[in-house]
Amino acid sequence: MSVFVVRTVAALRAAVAGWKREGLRVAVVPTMGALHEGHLSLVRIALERADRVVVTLFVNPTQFNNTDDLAAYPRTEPEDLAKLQPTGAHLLYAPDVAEMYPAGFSTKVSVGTVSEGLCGVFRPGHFDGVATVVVKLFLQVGADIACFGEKDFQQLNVVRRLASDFDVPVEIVGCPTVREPDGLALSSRNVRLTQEGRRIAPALAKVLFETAKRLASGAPVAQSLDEARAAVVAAGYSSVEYLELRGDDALEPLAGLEKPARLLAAAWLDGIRLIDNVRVQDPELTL
Ligand SMILES: Nc1ncnc2c1ncn2[C@@H]1O[C@H](COP(=O)(O)OP(=O)(O)OP(=O)(O)O)[C@@H](O)[C@H]1O
Ligand SMILES: CC(C)(CO)[C@@H](O)C(=O)[O-]
Ligand code: BAL
Repeated sequence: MSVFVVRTVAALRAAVAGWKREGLRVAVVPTMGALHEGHLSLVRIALERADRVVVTLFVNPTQFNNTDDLAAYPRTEPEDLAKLQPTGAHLLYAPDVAEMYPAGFSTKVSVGTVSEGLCGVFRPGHFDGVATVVVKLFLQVGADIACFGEKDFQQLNVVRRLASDFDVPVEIVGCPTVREPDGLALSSRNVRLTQEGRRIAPALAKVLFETAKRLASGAPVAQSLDEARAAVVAAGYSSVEYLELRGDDALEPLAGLEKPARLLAAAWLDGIRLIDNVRVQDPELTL
């Protein structure tokens, strides 16, 4: 069966209503396109947990705090559709900007606390844009479950918070980060790296995993984080926006390993902002 493409809320709702009448369980996988194996892994997890899978493709302008980043964001719908065909996904919902934000649109959803700090500091307004579009997608699709990647760990936490706060009847499923063999987390922005940048890029994951192991074996936190930031720059990144230790549940700042923790970082390479994170107590990767 081929993936059916819809571009309007009305067509989307008609398709989902038909499935619901048959008692089928529906999953949604929100994306901004330029699909890679990370996205496809979310689709596979969705297919394991639901009877019908809707993939959404919308490059959401309201979450880009940087107009150059929005302009440079890859748009590859025909290739995305070709990649989705063999997965068994059922529907691609690809609205245009006017369908999502018609004239007069003026509501904004803002999730407190968990949106603050980390990416929230460096991408002002970003999580308001994400929360607003994700609420819209939840209400438009009406899915039973929604899959989000741990690669965007703060976003996953923002989405969990808003689904809970707004009593959205959707189960949020966090899915593991898919990596290149050298450890680099797959990201749509990786295609913009130069050859030299691509060689340097895995250093971020490598430093995070090494630091996680050192912390887990008792190394001092503040010093280890300072050394980690320096190591990312020494590897060739132009700067580190943040590299922090946070609680694994609520992303609260942690001074030590008194509870499950996560290391999260954002750093710049080739004018591209890359993010990554690892669990501290049981980092799953050996590089
Ligand atoms: N490497 C990955 N492993 C698992 N999930 C991922 C990965 N990369 C992205 N995702 C998830 O796919 C969904 C859509 O993300 P998005 O379309 O922004 O892709 P992206 O690769 O994160 O792009 P970018 O980071 O350049 O914005 C999000 O839930 C995101 O967490
Ligand atoms: C969740 C999302 C699709 C909202 O635009 C986006 O932030 C993304 O691709 O991670
Ligand atoms: N991957 C999260 C979407 C963004 O970077 O804007």
